[in-house]
Amino acid sequence: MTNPSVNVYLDKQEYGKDKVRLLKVHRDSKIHRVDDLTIRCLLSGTSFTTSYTEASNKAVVATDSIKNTCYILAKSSKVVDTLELFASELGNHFLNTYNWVDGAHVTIIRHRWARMNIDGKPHTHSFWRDGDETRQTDIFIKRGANGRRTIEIKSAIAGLLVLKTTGSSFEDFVRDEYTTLREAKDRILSTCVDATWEFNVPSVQTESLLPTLSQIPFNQIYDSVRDVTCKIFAEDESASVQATLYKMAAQSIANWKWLDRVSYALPNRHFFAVDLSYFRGTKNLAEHADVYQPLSDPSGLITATVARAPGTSRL
Ligand SMILES: O=c1[nH]c(=O)c2[nH]c(=O)[nH]c2[nH]1
Repeated sequence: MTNPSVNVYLDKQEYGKDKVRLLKVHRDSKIHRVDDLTIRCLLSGTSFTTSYTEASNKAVVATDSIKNTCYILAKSSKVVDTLELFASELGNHFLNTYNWVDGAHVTIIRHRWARMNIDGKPHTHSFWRDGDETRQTDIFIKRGANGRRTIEIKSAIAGLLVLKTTGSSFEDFVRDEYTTLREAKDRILSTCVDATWEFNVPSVQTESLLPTLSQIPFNQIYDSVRDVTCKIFAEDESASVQATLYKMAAQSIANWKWLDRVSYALPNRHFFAVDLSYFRGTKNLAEHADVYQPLSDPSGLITATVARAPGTSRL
């Protein structure tokens, strides 16, 4: 039971529909395309306070209606294939339609469907799931002063699993009585990349929000961050996950004036060479290693956000 003599207040709230599943098929040419999405759409605003504190549903747009809106806008939208634009269109719709909604928070996850190659040719309408990696976006749109809209947009790659068999070392770290790890001149490096990039978007008049956003090449930026991540992972002579992460993030900020902050979370999925010396003195350590044991737990976890220094140019 709550104690009515304790003074409390509603500090923050957001509500809406989560896990709205949707497949949009683009049949605008003979070569069909698909967007397989999971959407979360949450609304906020002071008008919703009484739904929590006084059991009044007068302001509540049913989460069922929020779900329906996702399907209706997916039908009419021309930008479902650009997650950031579709999420902004959805969020903006709730602010335009219900003048008591102060903020809309939309998260979209896109699941992979790669085109099949049949007899060496890309098939027009058949796809396969080429991994669990997803592309994601998270936008928060709110009313600003004087009919303006402010929007925060973050996009991400989640679950990109990568591995390299050389070009990674880890040496010269602290050695004390807690240390058992050997120095490694050459080791397996494997991680499951989570990368997030934050867009720098000016606050704009309500009617110019979507035109302003459509100037940002969101899909190209996604492709580019993914390419940079893979290229640096593959080509860097890695001294540590930390050093490689920093190069990846810095490169994407240098590549795109729209990006101010890039974050990575990189688990270090360990592969340890198996000591086979018990069997006829078999050599499988250090430079002799080619049989490894992947360790599912524990993993290292290296995280960082790299930001554009204030005042630096955006080429
Ligand atoms: O790249 C690495 N960074 C670390 O901080 C670390 N710690 C560890 O045990 N192995 C590694 N590898």
